[in-house]
Formats: sequence, structure tokens, C-alpha cells
Amino acid sequence: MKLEDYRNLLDQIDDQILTLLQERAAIVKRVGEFKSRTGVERIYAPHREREILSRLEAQNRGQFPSDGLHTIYTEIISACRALERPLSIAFLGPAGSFGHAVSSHLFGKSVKFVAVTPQPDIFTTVESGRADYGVVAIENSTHGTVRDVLEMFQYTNLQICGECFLPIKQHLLSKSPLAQIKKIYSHPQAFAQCRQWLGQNMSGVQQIEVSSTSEAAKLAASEPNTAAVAGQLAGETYGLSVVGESIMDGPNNTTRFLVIGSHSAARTGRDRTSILFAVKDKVGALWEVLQVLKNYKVNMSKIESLPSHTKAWEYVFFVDLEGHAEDGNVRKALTEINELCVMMKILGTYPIGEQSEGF
Ligand SMILES: O=C(O)C(=O)C[C@]1(C(=O)O)C=C[C@@H](O)C=C1
Repeated sequence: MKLEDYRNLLDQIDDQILTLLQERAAIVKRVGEFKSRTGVERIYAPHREREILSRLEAQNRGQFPSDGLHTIYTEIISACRALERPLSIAFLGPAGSFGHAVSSHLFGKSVKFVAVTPQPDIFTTVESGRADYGVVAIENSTHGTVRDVLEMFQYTNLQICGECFLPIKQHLLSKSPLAQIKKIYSHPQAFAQCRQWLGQNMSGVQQIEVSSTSEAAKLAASEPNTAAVAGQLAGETYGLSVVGESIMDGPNNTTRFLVIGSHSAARTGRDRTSILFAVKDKVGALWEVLQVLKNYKVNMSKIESLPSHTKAWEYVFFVDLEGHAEDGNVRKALTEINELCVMMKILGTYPIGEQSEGF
């Protein structure tokens, strides 16, 4: 066959793909009409999106590049979802942050992005309806919990409806050569993730903490002889070069992000449930709660204590459990924990996050 013949075949395939995309779009519009008529489900159905992506990835068996399939399908669903109603997503701004990268990985490009600073304000942005969903960083594998985000869960009625694990690569970005850098901007978490490299290679250079890595990149782009510790997307967004590549101390530096909105997700079979509770002031109170989880064979993947903010030295516990809140064993365990505790709140039940490709 000649090159032209192959190209003719590709044209025919592309025509078929286009016809199918048009048919898909028409059906999704009807799904949107059905949802608004009946009110059965929200436009964004994270469990359903996960089901589609998992099914196609399993069926593909690597015949089409797996990352490519994920990206294409995220964008197909994003464009179709926008036909029902375009969604707005709040992330830690300005543009180019890791939160921005995760938001577009999860929701695709056919959404309106709303840049918000600092992270706790993402909660108020969603609560007030200025955005439909928010994406917040909750913990990092090297540096631990993002406390100001965790604390917000004590006060909000928003629900967690998704999560995503993002391998984070921090770089030293600048318009100037390394030897001329006098000041480095970054978010405190990013500085903490790169402490060793900065100590060895940039000792004596002033470090200035700012509200996000993308803000740091924006500042470094506007001032000579400055640099930012930030990710690749921030560097590309503000036209900075990589003068120190992958400078993080831990090789598997990963951040966990949560999606918050007005609802949780339905069951997928691989789910997580986050709860917050306060125990009674008595011997063994926390042990009793953990015993309930053991009895119902519910695996706990995280526990973190926070000051209760109502009384000095009183604590609330933030716990992640494996399973959906409607799974029999989880439901029974939650009922018993609720009876044992002074307060218990389900923060959300949602599909276990996948590890997204690094940015
Ligand atoms: O199945 C639905 O609920 C849809 O609205 C359709 C669709 C899709 O494009 O397949 C779009 C948005 C939802 O988040 C999930 C899936």
C-alpha cells in the first residue's frame, strides 16, 4: 500500500470516530434533560466516570497507549458533560499550580477554572456557589498533612466526592542562571519537600514563602535574579527555565488531592469513606472506636488528630476508611461509632483515587 492509501484508511476511521462522537453527544444531552427532569442524579457523576475509564482501560489492554486513552476519554466526557451544563472548578491559584494540573486531569478542559488563594478559601468559593467543585491538596508523602485544609472539614457541610494522587516533581525555575539567583520564592510545603537540595546547592540564598508554587513562579518571572520552587506547568505558564531539575528530597514525592462539592459519589466497589469524630473524655474511648473498625473488618488508611477549637486540649479525629458508606460492614461500623462518639460526621464517600501521571 502507498502512504496515500494508509491516509485514506485513517480518514475513514476518523469519520467514523466523529460520527460516533456526535451520536454520544446527542445521547448525553438527553441524559442531561433526564437528570434535570427527574432530579435523580447530579450532572457530575464521579462514580460513573470512573466506571467508564476503568472499563475502557481494562478492555484496551495496552493496545492503544494507556495514558493517551485516559486523556482522550477525560476530554470526551468533559466536552459531553459541558453539554449538560458547563461546570466551574476552584483550585489554588494562580494558574499553573499543581491543583490546576489535577483539576484538568480530573475534569478535562471543558470546564471553567476558578483560581482561588489561599486553599481554605476554595471551601467558601464552593459553599457560596461561585464554583461547583473545588480541588484541595490534603497531604503530601514527604511533608504530611496540609493542616489548614484538614481543619476546614470541621466547619463545612461540603462533601468529598473524589480524590487523586499526583506524583509531584519540584524544580528550581528561573530566567537567570543558577549562580546569579539571590532570592527563591515558594510555598512552605514545597520548600519543605526540597530542604536537602536547597541546603546543599543554594545555602545562603534568601527563601521567601508565598501562597502557592504558581504564585512563586509568577513572581520569579517578574523579578531578575530570582527563582521559584515549582512544577513544570508553572514554569511553562510563566516562561521560566529549569535550572535545577527534580530537586525533591524524597524520590516518590506524591500529593493527595480531594474533590469537594455538594454531594458524595455512589458505590464503585473500590471506595473510600472519610469521617470526623470527637470521642468522650474517658479511658479507652478512641480504642473502642478502633475496636469497632476491627470487628467489622474495615481497614483504616489514615488517622489524624486536630484540636477541637471548642475546648482547650480536646481533639477531633479525621479518619479514612476503605469501603463505601453504603457497604454493609462500613454502614454498621459507622452506626456503632456514631453511638460511641460525642460527634461524628461523614465527610464523604468516593472512589479510591488513582495515581495520575506526574506533571
Ligand atoms: O452518565 C451520566 O450520568 C452522564 O451524565 C454522562 C457522562 C458521560 O459523558 O458519559 C457525563 C457526565 C457524568 O459525570 C458521567 C458520565
